Amino acid sequence: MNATDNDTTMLQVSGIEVRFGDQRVLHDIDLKVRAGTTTAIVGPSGSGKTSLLRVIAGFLVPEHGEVRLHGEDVTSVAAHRRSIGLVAQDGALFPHLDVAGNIAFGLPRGTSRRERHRRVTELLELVSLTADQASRRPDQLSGGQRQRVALARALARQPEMILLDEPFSALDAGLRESTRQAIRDILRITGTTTILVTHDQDEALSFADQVAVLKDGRLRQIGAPEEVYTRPCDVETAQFLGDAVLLPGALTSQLPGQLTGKAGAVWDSTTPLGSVNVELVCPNLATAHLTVSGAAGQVMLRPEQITLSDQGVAGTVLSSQYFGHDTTALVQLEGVEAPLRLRQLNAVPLAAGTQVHLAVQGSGVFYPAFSDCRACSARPVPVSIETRGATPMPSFL
Ligand SMILES: Nc1ncnc2c1ncn2[C@@H]1O[C@H](COP(=O)(O)OP(=O)(O)OP(=O)(O)O)[C@@H](O)[C@H]1O
Repeated sequence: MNATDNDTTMLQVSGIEVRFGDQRVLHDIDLKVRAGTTTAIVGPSGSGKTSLLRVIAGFLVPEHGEVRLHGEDVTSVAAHRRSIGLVAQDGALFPHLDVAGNIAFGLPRGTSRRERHRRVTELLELVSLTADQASRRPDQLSGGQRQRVALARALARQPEMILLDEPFSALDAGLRESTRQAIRDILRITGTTTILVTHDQDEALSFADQVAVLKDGRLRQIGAPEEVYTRPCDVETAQFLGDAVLLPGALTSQLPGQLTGKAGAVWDSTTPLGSVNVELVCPNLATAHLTVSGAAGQVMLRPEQITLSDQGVAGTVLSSQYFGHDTTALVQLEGVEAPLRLRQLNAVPLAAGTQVHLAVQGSGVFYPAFSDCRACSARPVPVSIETRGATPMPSFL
């Protein structure tokens, strides 16, 4: 950690490995969380999210690796000695205590009666609960209200960091969104450093400043929400974070000034929808294989990048689904095996059989068919690269 990191990094976990018996549930986990920010750890069920949260909270000591808070090694420090609050999936409120009692429970021992009253009133206000609600028991509240009480209780100790373990998953869709927004606002107002664990991609993208994608016990990608959504590091991550349109492609030319196939390089790629600007995103790509014009692979676009255009490529609508705010359609292009999905805002559904013309807006991401990515690809699949007679360009590894 350098001096600049020390100024802003609140949490740093490095090289974390966790095993349960023979099962390795986390490995090579490196994550930095800056003070005052919100990080979402998102991944499918069983990917190790809760285990990682437990390591950070101090309920689980990893086999390898270390956890640092403000630069201090706390790997073996007990949970109650770390200034970290935890909000569980169901809130874990005490059923026999009323709301005020639950919140007061979070206050340090020895807090005077007057101070308790002041803090509880302050916290009730912070989480927008009324004095009337303060005297109710948890079973007399809605799910969203219960989660706000749980947050107030966790904030009572004024922890440096709050960990949220799937706190919205028991709520129905509408309540889930409003509670999420309310809790996000509270955490912003209080400047609390937060880590949210969720399996819900939309939740992760809308809640956090930084999203960490966990798969099979490994962090595949860490970045800003728009970064991981628009430039996911591999196909699996792209599909996990939202609908992905995958088209066969081949690199044709690099744009001026682009010398290598390293991450961030922009190329043109052929696709069934015409030429598309694509980016090579994986920071771990061994570039030697990509500095060959004609390299084959897949171009990833998001459905909202596919638009109807008179000048576009012809296709036939197979089906359409109406969601109110947007409409999706599956369109079959001639010569392309899998139908592709497009998403239109505020549009009426397209009838099956309708002929449409499609074009691409913006740039895509290129995943080479040859992948020897050590960090991201669980199973590297070497395939031959079609070079189309191009001369390999020098690699600048
Ligand atoms: N105490 C334990 N003993 C043995 N195995 C465990 C234990 N806790 C978790 N596991 C296993 O570790 C793996 C990761 O579990 P974890 O709960 O961390 O995943 P998760 O991503 O939070 O899953 P979910 O979203 O379903 O809660 C799973 O295969 C789980 O069965």
